[in-house]
Amino acid sequence: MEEYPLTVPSRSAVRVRVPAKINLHLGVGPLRDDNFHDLATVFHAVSLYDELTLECGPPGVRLVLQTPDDDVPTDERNLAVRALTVLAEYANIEPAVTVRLRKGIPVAGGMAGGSADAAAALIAGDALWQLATPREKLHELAARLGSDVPFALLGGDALGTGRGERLTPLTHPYQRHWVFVTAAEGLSTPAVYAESDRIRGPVEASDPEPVIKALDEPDPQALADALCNDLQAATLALRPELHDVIAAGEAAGALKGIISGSGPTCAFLVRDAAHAQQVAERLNYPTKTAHGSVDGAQLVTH
Ligand SMILES: C[C@@](CO)(OP(=O)(O)O)[C@H](O)COP(=O)(O)OP(=O)(O)OC[C@H]1O[C@@H](n2ccc(N)nc2=O)[C@H](O)[C@@H]1O
Ligand SMILES: Nc1ncnc2c1ncn2[C@@H]1O[C@H](COP(=O)(O)OP(=O)(O)O)[C@@H](O)[C@H]1O
Repeated sequence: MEEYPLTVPSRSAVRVRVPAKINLHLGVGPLRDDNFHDLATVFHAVSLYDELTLECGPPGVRLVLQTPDDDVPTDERNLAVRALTVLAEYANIEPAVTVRLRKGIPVAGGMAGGSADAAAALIAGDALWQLATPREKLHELAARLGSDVPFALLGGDALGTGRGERLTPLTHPYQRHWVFVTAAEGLSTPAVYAESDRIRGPVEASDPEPVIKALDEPDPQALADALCNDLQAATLALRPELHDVIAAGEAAGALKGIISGSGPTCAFLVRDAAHAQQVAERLNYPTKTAHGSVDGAQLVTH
């Protein structure tokens, strides 16, 4: 009788694509004892992507950044490296892997690019090492890596509570279209939360219900009217020039402009893809266009 190996050999390479997020609603409650804030947020995954390729390599986790950027660490501070280390520990294996990372998500822009890469690394590592980790376990590891990481696994639209890691999917049939104005220099998320505490004091999170209702409306104007970000005042206090960016986007015809998460990216809701093109062309700022919602971190098979 033929003998089969007890362990399944790992795949030689895998590729994962992962989207950015914005917060259609970002309700921020008071500071908790663990130094996080309770949130009531509506996440929305948009079609700006990072791509991460994993290949078997020398012992350890090595990261090669294919889109050079001084603000993205390539050592163990990189969330993709951290995620693979955490996954390997859970699976009780010694990692030997090279990660190639191509960034399409603005860095430190309030679009959760680092979190996206952590989620992508969990999916990619799970596939490379053929672990078949249960979805709930991946979610738990994701939440350990950062508050926004579970949503990058899930994608779509979701209500986020707790510190953002407790997710309830929201389903609806409509695609939304966006123009983003990106900034050359990012903002620190903890600095924005701290500024928000200073400005707002210990207040309750604003109610996400109007955005949840508006998601079921076909007219994007209903969603535009409901968009809300409790961190926006803090971001604008730290970057007053973003007032002009939001005004310029709305003057260019966008239905509504809002700071994306902690910023400094500004997100403009528009009617459709053609309108996105028109608004982007009228703006004298660097822009990207995208639609949402889209799936979370996915293996790319071709
Ligand atoms: C603000 C949001 C909105 O979705 O994202 P960004 O816009 O920065 O991408 C998130 O809350 C960012 O989530 P994430 O970037 O994953 O945060 P973590 O790594 O978990 O925490 C970084 C720091 O942010 C602050 N933090 C984060 C989440 C939360 N609910 N309360 C907080 O106060 C804390 O100061 C924490 O030390
Ligand atoms: N894979 C990664 N991509 C981008 N930034 C990363 C990554 N890993 C760690 N970082 C660090 O996280 C910081 C926040 O980046 P990012 O997640 O893009 O922004 P935000 O928290 O605003 O959504 C960066 O300034 C960088 O120092």
